[in-house]
Amino acid sequence: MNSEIQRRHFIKWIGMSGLYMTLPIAGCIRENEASTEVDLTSLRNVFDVEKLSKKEMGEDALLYLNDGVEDRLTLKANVEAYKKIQIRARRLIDVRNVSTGIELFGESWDSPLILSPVGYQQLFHPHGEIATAKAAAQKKHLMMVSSVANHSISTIADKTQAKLWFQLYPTTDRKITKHLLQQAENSGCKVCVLTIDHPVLGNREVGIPLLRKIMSTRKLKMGNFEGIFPDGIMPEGTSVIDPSMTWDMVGWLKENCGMKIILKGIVTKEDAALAVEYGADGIVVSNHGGRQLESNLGTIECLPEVVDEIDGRMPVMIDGGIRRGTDIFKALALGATAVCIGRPFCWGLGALGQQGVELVLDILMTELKRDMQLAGVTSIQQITKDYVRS
Ligand SMILES: Cc1cc2nc3c(=O)[nH]c(=O)nc-3n(C[C@H](O)[C@H](O)[C@H](O)COP(=O)(O)O)c2cc1C
Ligand SMILES: CC(C)CC(=O)C(=O)O
Repeated sequence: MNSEIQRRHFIKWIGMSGLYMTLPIAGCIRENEASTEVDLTSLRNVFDVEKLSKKEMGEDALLYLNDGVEDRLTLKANVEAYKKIQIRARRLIDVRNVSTGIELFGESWDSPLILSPVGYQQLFHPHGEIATAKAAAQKKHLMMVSSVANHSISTIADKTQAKLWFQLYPTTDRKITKHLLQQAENSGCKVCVLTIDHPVLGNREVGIPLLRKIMSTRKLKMGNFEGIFPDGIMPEGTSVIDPSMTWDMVGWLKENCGMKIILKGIVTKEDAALAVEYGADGIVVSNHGGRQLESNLGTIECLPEVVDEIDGRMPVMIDGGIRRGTDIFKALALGATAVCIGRPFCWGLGALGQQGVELVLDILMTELKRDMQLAGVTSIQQITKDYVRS
């Protein structure tokens, strides 16, 4: 696709996406999600889907999606760290029947793969979070809905069958925070994922100026805030980023909502211990996909110390850099209860809408299942640290 067509796609997508919130969705570039020109069998892995997303998405949206901070050291570490771990396979095991099911907070899930919270998904496709949630429901994966989603969690819950957890950026005004929590609970959400790696915005030299440009010229609506501010746009002086937040927030959340509280962004055993002390119910080992602090370890390198500290007292999830079934396998082997992906499902969304998200989920689950068979395990519970060497 040449750059002129790309530019037109971008403008059309932005125009139809609700960033201009009064414009109808009808007439968006892809009425039925799938591009007839794409042979789906040519998309063999998430990198093929990423390549397609580069053709289909506008340049600005791509930069926002794929951006990291400064010299991209954390971003690269997340991906590279998986390559330093090898799998130890066992032989002569009947692997005709493989189960990928797990349990989380007493509920059974068909898959250990979860969709991480990603904001502003209408930048990537006009149907945004609705397309993602439909795909998650269709393929039976849990989806975490961002505070800064373009569609509110209540709209997503109304329009789809997806199982949703709510990711909270608490905002600087606790009245607004309470409204967000109520909205999530009223939508049937049982878990609140508090993001704690975001006291200030990371130094995203490319993506954030672009986002600001888009926000200032097009009014980027945040669906969850529509119930508070008529057009979903926060007034000057209120921010989703609260640099004053401390560990007391866990107790405050417990007093102000009935949801379980998961902390997303823990990368050390010290903070894992504090998570227990302050009463959190779960952890996501995360560095925000390399979009916050530079020079972090890859998240998979942080996982063992967190898992050791937690010692089975709560679920420990992980995200950052997961691109293959073998990455999922390695994270599970090192003690993750479940794993989450961000950019890969957005590449699917940008490339092919709902169908693209489904494709990415299918690719990763097919890889995981085959990797389990090749390694000689038939259930997620059997994948222990004996199956990896780093
Ligand atoms: C475009 C984009 C937007 C994101 N928005 C949010 C967000 O609103 N809230 C949040 O907690 N994390 C957000 N994240 C971080 C993801 O939840 C996740 O931690 C990260 O993408 C995982 O790394 P991966 O992209 O390598 O899979 C965002 C990530 C991306 C790429
Ligand atoms: C800028 C934030 C509000 C959204 C986010 O978390 C991200 O872009 O990584």
